[in-house]
Amino acid sequence: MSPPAAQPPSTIAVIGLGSIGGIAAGCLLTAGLHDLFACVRRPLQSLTLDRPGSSATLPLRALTSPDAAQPVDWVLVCTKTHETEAIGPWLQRLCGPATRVAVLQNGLGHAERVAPFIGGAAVVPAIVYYNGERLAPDHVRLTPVGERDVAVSDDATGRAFAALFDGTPLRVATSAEFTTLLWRKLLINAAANPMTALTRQRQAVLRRPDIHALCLTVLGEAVAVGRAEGAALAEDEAERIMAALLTYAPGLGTSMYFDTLAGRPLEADAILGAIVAAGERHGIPTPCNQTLLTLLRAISDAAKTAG
Ligand SMILES: NC(=O)C1=CN([C@@H]2O[C@H](COP(=O)(O)OP(=O)(O)OC[C@H]3O[C@@H](n4cnc5c(N)ncnc54)[C@H](OP(=O)(O)O)[C@@H]3O)[C@@H](O)[C@H]2O)C=CC1
Ligand SMILES: CC(C)(CO)C(=O)C(=O)O
Repeated sequence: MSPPAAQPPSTIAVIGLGSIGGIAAGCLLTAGLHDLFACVRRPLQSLTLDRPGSSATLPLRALTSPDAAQPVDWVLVCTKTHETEAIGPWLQRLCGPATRVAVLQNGLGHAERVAPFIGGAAVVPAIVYYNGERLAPDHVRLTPVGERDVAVSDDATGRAFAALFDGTPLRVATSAEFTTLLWRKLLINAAANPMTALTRQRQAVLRRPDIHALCLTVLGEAVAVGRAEGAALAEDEAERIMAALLTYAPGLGTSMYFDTLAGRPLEADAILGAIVAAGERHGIPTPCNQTLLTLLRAISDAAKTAG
């Protein structure tokens, strides 16, 4: 971990204190270098962050109404993609001309999703690699996966976002190959998320030969689409993605698995829908991705109706 950089404290608002937002907030609070609050639907006084080898309960400032919010230096958007519109009132209150908005979500089009709500604020799309599990509304568990926890573009706002996490347990890397990384992460999600959600099993299910073979078919289609979108994906990218997934502990869940168990809407369109839509733009068939999308949409729509 690098030593804290000499930087003035920033004001940071975290919207969406679930698995990913809870961990980002918990890591920033652990370092204690910035002035952070969470934007939540139910009041919370503290946040417990478990990470390998430690657990800490940290005092937390939380606002429950956008009316109480003022413009801040940084907003971290950590809701599900389909919840972005619902947090519009928070974004409108928190964003001023100097605010920067980091979007920590899966899928593509991070900047386009928040654009209607943030005026002229700059956006930092962020790829999240760490695995998060919410154990209770005020308790999250971080499991690091791979050599970095978050990746952002190697530009001025990307570097400023990375600097916010200097001195925290989260490893934020900048990359000049952001489109390729974005697609590689989408590929990870296209395999892991539907399989765990549809089978209602944690990532151990990816070790079954039949599921592994199905993942390779889904990924083969998606790799062709990603290349057409400008990602520099290898000939054996599908196999590489599966090899990477098999390094994850079998007991880890996925965000879509937890949403399925909880009867919540799913990020089906953000993940498989993004691949199918890009395939249509390029005239590349994606029948397996389309099949998974149809099944997941049916589950997701039923959850919306029930909720
Ligand atoms: N979990 C993981 O391991 C990973 C997830 N991701 C991605 O990160 C993003 C976030 O996922 P994750 O953290 O798992 O999701 P969670 O469902 O755990 O958390 C979402 C949070 O958003 C909050 N929220 C939703 N709507 C509102 C609202 N209107 N106002 C205030 N808060 C709101 C929810 O609050 P409430 O508690 O009130 O429902 C919840 O705390 C997703 O795009 C996911 O795909 C990426 C990498 C790994
Ligand atoms: C990488 C993975 C599958 C879990 O960390 C994820 O991004 C998710 O759960 O959405």
